[in-house]
Amino acid sequence: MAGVLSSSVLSVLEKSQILLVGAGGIGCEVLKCLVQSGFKNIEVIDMDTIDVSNLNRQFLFRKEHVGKPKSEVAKDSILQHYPDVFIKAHFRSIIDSDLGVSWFKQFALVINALDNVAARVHVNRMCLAAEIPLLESGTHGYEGQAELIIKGLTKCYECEPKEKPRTFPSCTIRNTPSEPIHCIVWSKNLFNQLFGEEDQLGEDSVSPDTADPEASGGAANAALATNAGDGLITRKSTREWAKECNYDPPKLFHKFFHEDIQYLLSLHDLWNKRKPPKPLKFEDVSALDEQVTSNENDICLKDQRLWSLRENVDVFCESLKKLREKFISVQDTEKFLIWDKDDKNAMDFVTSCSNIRSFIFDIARKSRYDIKSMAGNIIPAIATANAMVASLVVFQAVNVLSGNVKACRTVYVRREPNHKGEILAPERDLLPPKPTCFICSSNPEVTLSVDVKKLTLKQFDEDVLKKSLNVIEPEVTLSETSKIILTSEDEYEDEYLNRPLSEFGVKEGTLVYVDDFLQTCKFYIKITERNVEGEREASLFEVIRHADIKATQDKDPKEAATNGHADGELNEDDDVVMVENGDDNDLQTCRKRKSEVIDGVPDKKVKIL
Ligand SMILES: Nc1ncnc2c1ncn2[C@@H]1O[C@H](COP(=O)(O)OP(=O)(O)OP(=O)(O)O)[C@@H](O)[C@H]1O
Ligand SMILES: [Zn+2]
Repeated sequence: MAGVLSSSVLSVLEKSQILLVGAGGIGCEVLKCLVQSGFKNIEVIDMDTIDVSNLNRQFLFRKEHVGKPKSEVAKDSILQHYPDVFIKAHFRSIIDSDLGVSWFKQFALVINALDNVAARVHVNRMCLAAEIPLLESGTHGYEGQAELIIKGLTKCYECEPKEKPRTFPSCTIRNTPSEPIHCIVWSKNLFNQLFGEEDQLGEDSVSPDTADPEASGGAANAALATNAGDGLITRKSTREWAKECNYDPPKLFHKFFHEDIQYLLSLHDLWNKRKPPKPLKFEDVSALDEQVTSNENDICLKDQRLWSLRENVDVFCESLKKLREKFISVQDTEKFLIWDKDDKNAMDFVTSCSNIRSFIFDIARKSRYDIKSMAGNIIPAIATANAMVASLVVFQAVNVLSGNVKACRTVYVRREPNHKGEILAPERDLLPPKPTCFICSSNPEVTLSVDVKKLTLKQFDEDVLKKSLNVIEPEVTLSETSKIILTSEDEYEDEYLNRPLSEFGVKEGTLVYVDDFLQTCKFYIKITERNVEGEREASLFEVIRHADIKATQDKDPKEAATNGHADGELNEDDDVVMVENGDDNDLQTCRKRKSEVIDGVPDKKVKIL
């Protein structure tokens, strides 16, 4: 960089201590660019080891490194080429509680090259508390972005609401699928129902939903009564029943693709405005089989072409047998199987079940390749997008440390040029903090709409504070009485934790003060009461961040067009990024029903914007 950067800037870069969080796709690129730009004092932290699937783009890693810590191998690879650089590697999580604000304060700048919201949120709060500039980066397929976060000067990572993962009403999945993804979600549920961790899904997550509000007027119960005698609707657990019939493929086929569909047909109201499904008999498959004729299919790999009905049924039988064997073999150890898109049999099972269900509901069938990416929620990681974002980040790092913060901008990497012909589209200015942000504003507050008679202190701690608000070590005080009802330092009896909030005096209008010691983040939660009588547990509470409300009101539609940023929002989890709308009809009629998240335990692999 000598000759490009002045010697005074170079000397600043040399002395500045940088923290790089994440040594994956973007992190490897950032580390290389930092060193090549003249940075000489870097700490890199990553909690993961190298996987074979990282090798195609995480170029600091080779086959022989598989299984070794990313941070350490990244350091060693760089040192081979640049021995005079000082790099310290940490093989651990950035969320570890001994890495407090004072630890962060030793750095001149932090760079995030992460792949999940929880870690990003944490580093955001730590950098705000330590008053250190943070460069946040992310890619999502061919797109990406790099942005600078400085307390009081720019938006923080949490100023904008995160996009929620795409969910589907349970009755759409169980009763009235209309898109391939509905059948894919159903098939993954079926896998879990048969082989997964018990109680992960409520029983019947794949069976017809008798409480579907659309099948009104007691039609469902009437149908249930009519069919019960035939044994069509079993009240036994699906797993128990499948075990009893030794996972016999024709028997399972008959239940899921004939009996259950016949039952659905008997819910006449469901089919007033929809095409009814056609129950399928195992023995009829060969007669119904169709040749897949398109030329395109002839030349494709088996993964990429559409399978005929017969092929799907054969794969169903074969994968079911293999999964049964594997399931039996793990009974003494793990006891259940975990769905994994990279497991051949699990993926074959989901592909075939999904296509058979699609055939029954007259929905377009998909190739195994397409189903894999939809079921795994995969957006491929693109090495060039990572490289572009990494170089933008390091460019901004140089600007920040050389005192040229005003030259920094959030820059979006676009797949197509925008109307100005830009692939790299910068914002016009640094984006100022949002006054409504519950993290970086001067009046940090969120609203919690909650059934205080039902939500227990334990649920408040785990679901509201830790899962929804990403707090790590909270102390909770009721403002009115200054009574501390929870601290992370104390151990509590279950009897105490299982009491509903109302028993602690929480009611409409209560202001709850939350102080997180690790993140040194403090905010108020304003309680508004909701009564969830008759509703499911999932809706015991709703967190309303002021930013959520404002963002939907304020959103400048031109912003996305100018920047080409997919939607200007961030995903709840990198791994779940489908954002299309569901079937409006179903959403309305099923509004009160439980929703199915695409995948309860998100698969890996998707980057964030
Ligand atoms: N809390 C955390 N502390 C430290 N490192 C983290 C933390 N969370 C995520 N990371 C690291 O951030 C990196 C993100 O890199 P990347 O997005 O390329 O993911 P990956 O797991 O390497 O690749 P892929 O998900 O595409 O298989 C990963 O190496 C991951 O281990
Ligand atoms: Zn903010």
